[in-house]
Amino acid sequence: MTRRSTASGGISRRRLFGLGAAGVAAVGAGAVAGRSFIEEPVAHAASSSDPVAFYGPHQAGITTPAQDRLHFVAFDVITKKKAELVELLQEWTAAAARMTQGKDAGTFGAVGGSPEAPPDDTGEALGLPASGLTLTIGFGPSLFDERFGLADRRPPALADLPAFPGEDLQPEISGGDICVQACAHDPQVAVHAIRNLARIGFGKVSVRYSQLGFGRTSSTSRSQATPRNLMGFKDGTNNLKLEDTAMLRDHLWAAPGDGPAWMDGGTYLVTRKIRMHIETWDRAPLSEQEAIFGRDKGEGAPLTGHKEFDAPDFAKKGPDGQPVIAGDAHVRLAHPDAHGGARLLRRGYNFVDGSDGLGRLDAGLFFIAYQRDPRKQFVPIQRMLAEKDSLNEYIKHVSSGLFACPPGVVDGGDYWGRTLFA
Ligand SMILES: C=CC1=C(C)c2cc3[nH]c(cc4nc(cc5[nH]c(cc1n2)c(C)c5CCC(=O)O)C(CCC(=O)O)=C4C)c(C)c3C=C
Ligand SMILES: [Fe+2]
Repeated sequence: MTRRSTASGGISRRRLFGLGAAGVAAVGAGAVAGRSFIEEPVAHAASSSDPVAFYGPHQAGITTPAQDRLHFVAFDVITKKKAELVELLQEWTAAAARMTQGKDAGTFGAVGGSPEAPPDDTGEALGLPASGLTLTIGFGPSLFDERFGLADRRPPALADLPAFPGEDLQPEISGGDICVQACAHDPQVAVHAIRNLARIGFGKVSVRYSQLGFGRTSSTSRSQATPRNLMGFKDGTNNLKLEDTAMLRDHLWAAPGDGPAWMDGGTYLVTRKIRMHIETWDRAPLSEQEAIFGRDKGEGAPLTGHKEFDAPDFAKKGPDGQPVIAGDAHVRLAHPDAHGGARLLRRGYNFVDGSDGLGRLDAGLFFIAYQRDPRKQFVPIQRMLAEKDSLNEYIKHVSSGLFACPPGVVDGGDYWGRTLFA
């Protein structure tokens, strides 16, 4: 299933909904455009080259089993005209619907248009399959300033994050009016998607910062093995997962009554670029590394258990009378038991951005977490981690982002952010 330009620009039903041919036959032609069909999309690719459904009640790229690669971008909106911003969101949505199904960004494509005009696709993904590409949009607090008359539509849950002890945030790689998270199994496909959105947005938005990531550091489905972060530990063991339907309802999706209705079915995204002092970490003894996380490095089991998914026993004491999982261990401090049951859906990626000129790799974790209300989830968890976590000796938070991710695009007449702007 490779991308090519089509004269009509039409997307086949099979591709549009991420269904195999058998799936289309099973639901029947009459159901294709119906809302009941849209509410139950087959949202997840069967193989790493397949497309993921773009349309649905929630945006893809959140509970979608985490793909291997990330290209995250934050844009500043530079147009002052609301109508131009809405038009851009409509153009972006059409391009996103196409690219996520393995098509060129525009209807003429990289090589199908007039030789006298710039192509409506940049071309570097020609011949590549959809590769599980998902594109997920979010709106930052700054979009709700005086420019577009949106101040009274800002959700209370999109309250600015407080300052946390020890962070060293760089403004030029923090914030942003709009973010787009592109995840795919092929980095060229993820980069192609972001590049084309930036191209389409020329004169209306400008790239504030972007971040590449690899080796997803979280599993977001029980069908996935837990990957490892650059400290060598399994990351994502006790994560909210696609299969946890009731917990996703309670901890992930904004519900009617939570805030403004335009966010119903949406969620809130917190990003943190966290630099790791990996050279120092690599000189720490294994026992110290394991004590810091409260899990063993090989299996990923809690220090009180044997297998990865054993529940940690925070009350258990060792022969020395001390807790086996230390009071300042990462998993103790981040565990829902320490926060009245609060959970996050973590979806981070490793990064290595070259070296820092001081003989060290510029490496770490681009932390990504989705949640129903950051004031009740990310903020209290991070406050406790920032104050007490023994991991702090080896990490530094250098960037921060907060975004309201609207509900999904339901069909071809809908667009990213319609519920906010309509
Ligand atoms: C504020 C939220 C969190 C930040 C920031 C964070 C940074 C961070 N985490 C790791 C590595 C691991 N984290 C693990 C578990 C874990 N982490 C958070 C939250 C934040 N982490 C939560 C909510 C949890 C789950 C705790 C639990 O319920 O047990 C683990 C253990 C394996 C797992 O369950 O995922 C690791 C390993 C790094 C390296 C890091 C910053 C660089
Ligand atoms: Fe963590």
